[in-house]
Amino acid sequence: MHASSRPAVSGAMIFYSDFDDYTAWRDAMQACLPDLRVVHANDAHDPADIHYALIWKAPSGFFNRMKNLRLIVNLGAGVDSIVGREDLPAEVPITRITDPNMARMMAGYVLFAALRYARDIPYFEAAQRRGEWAYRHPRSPEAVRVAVLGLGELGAYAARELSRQGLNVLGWSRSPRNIEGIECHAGMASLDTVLSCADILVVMLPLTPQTRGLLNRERLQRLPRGAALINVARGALVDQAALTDLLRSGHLGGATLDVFEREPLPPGDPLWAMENVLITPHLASVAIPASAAGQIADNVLRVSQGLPPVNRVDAARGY
Ligand SMILES: O=CC(=O)O
Repeated sequence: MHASSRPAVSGAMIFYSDFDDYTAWRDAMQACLPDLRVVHANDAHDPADIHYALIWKAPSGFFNRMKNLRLIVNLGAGVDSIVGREDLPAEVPITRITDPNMARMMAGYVLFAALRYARDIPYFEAAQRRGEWAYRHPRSPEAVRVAVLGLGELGAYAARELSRQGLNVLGWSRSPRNIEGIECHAGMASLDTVLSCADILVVMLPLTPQTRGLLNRERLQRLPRGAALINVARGALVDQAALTDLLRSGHLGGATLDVFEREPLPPGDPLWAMENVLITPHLASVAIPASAAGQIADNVLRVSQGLPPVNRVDAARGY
């Protein structure tokens, strides 16, 4: 089914996000479904009229009185902030965005961060601050081992892009994956081995009860001395205090962090002042209205015709 067939859509869509642009999403949705009414959660509306929710981190109790809700769309790739909620209406399907453009945006960030380490750019940045012409012979890309933890849509895309650069890429995931050009490992038994050979570790796992705190002190210590860590997934996957200690002691050479245990990262957190840490405010990849609205519109049409939506989240599995 495609949105352009435009059967009538019942009810309205409610929008909530502190980070995404409401008018851009409303316009993108209405470009696909001109008869869809879209309301911002802060604007006057009748909860019984809401059939679809397009949300990112909506406050608790958000769904109260939405008796006719049929679809919840998580405005992002990671669903950890929604699947564990206790105020979710039973039976209402939750979907997430799986958008190649979002995967490409994420891969761009990961490539930038990994190549920055592979090409020793932090070393040259520091030398420049000292006004020093500090020649260091470049390593060949295949001499640099990059381990990508998490080979879902975003992780697999990033792993392929890293491999296209000639880097020596290993992948690790919970269940076995097969990706051309990538040495794929699966299951807890192989995690330590993967960690122990990673010059650069890229964290792209979903946050679930199984993965929370996965990169604890002991596992971080398995990384070779001087390794760099890139976390574009969720802060709670990594023991941040241990990470900070290991960056301070020099066991870890550097970190590029887009996500943190607490966001925003509190002022005064030691990570802010560390020369070997690059911090960005959780934006490695964001949902893009023009490219994701079509799949959301298709799901709106599907559920309004009694069909199951695609890209449904498995709440029990957590992603
Ligand atoms: O963190 C962002 C997302 O999950 O989309």
